Amino acid sequence: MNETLPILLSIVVVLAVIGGLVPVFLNARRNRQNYTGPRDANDPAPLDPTSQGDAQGGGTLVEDRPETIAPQPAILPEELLEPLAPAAPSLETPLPVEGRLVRLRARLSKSNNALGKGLLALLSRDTIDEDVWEEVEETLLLADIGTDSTMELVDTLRDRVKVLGVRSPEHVQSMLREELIKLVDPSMDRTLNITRHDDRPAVLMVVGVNGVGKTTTVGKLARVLVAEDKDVLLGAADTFRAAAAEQLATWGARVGVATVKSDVDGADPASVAFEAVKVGIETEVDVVMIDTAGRLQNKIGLMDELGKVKRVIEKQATVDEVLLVLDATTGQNGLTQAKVFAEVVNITGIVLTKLDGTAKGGIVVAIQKTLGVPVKLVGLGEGADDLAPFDAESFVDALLN
Ligand SMILES: Nc1nc2c(ncn2[C@@H]2O[C@H](COP(=O)(O)OP(=O)(O)OP(=O)(O)O)[C@@H](O)[C@H]2O)c(=O)[nH]1
Repeated sequence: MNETLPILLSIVVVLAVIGGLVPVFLNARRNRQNYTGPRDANDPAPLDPTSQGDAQGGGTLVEDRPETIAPQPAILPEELLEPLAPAAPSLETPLPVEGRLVRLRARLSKSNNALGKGLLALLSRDTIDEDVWEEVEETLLLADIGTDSTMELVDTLRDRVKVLGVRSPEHVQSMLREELIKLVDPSMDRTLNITRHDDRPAVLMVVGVNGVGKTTTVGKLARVLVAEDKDVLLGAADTFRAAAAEQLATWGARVGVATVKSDVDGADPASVAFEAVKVGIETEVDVVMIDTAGRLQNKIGLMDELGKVKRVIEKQATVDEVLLVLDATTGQNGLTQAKVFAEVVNITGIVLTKLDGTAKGGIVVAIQKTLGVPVKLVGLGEGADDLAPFDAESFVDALLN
């Protein structure tokens, strides 16, 4: 017993020492998994991928681990690349210009029911008393025909109804048709001045405030001219809105028409216009069409910009047509803009856009009367061929049918 006691005691001491050291050892191993600094790409990953340390010091979230092997780009043989290149877009064939206003009539009559059909209904009533005449007046004013033209028309209709006596719907319709056509004035010359001169192209400038549809109109008009077999060149002198030049070039490209544009945002519009006319002369096109920005901050600024564009064009050619684009949905506001532009440039024709979205077709009458300039084209939708040459009779027919 005396001999075994020291042996037992030494075994107990050794076990106690080992027992005390195990937690210390284990702790030390755990600490080796924790990092005091942030991880970098060379740090080893934690052993257990499910154990996620804290952001500052601990292990890294598995999804945060940087890719150690970058994906290798596929190397395609030369001959395989060729068919992957986008195919050149095929050229579009614009719809014929003939009869466009008739084709687009539904758009017009739908939004202008209030004017044409409303008047017809009122004037076909059995008795037309003062209340009815007031409603006629109101309908005309609401359609933006303007006060003077409204009074004029109501007076004429009153006289004719008195003389007419018994009124059949057919009589009323033909009377109204006649009077509205007179008001829209079929005697105005609505042809576009775009005949090529002996040694140079005709030049057409499009002006108007932003958003009225100038760029779209130039694009649609290019299609009209292409449909009429004319050689056209576009000039992107709307350098104010960065995307306008691209938008114009896209319109042109669809029908094989080139666009001259600057590759610098905010370039001088006059120099783009000059360059476009120069290229137009060199390439012997029939028509050069210049899209402008014409921001209406103030009259002086506008006058400076458009005046300069025109002057610069006139160093090489004449400006044969200046089309003012007006948004039909803006009503009286459009008239105010029109007056300002008319003071700044010599407008030769009006393009009335967005007539598909308004019941205020009477604005045609008001604008012509205010400016003494004919509406030459109307926009009747966002489609590429939704631009029609204006014609008084077809227009009034569309309002009444
Ligand atoms: N419904 C309808 N929308 C039209 C018509 N004409 C143009 N638009 C739309 O009007 C918007 C403005 O047209 P843009 O041609 O960019 O106008 P812009 O006058 O050139 O504008 P800025 O370049 O900012 O000066 C576009 O969404 C066109 O699709 C039209 O006759 N009817």
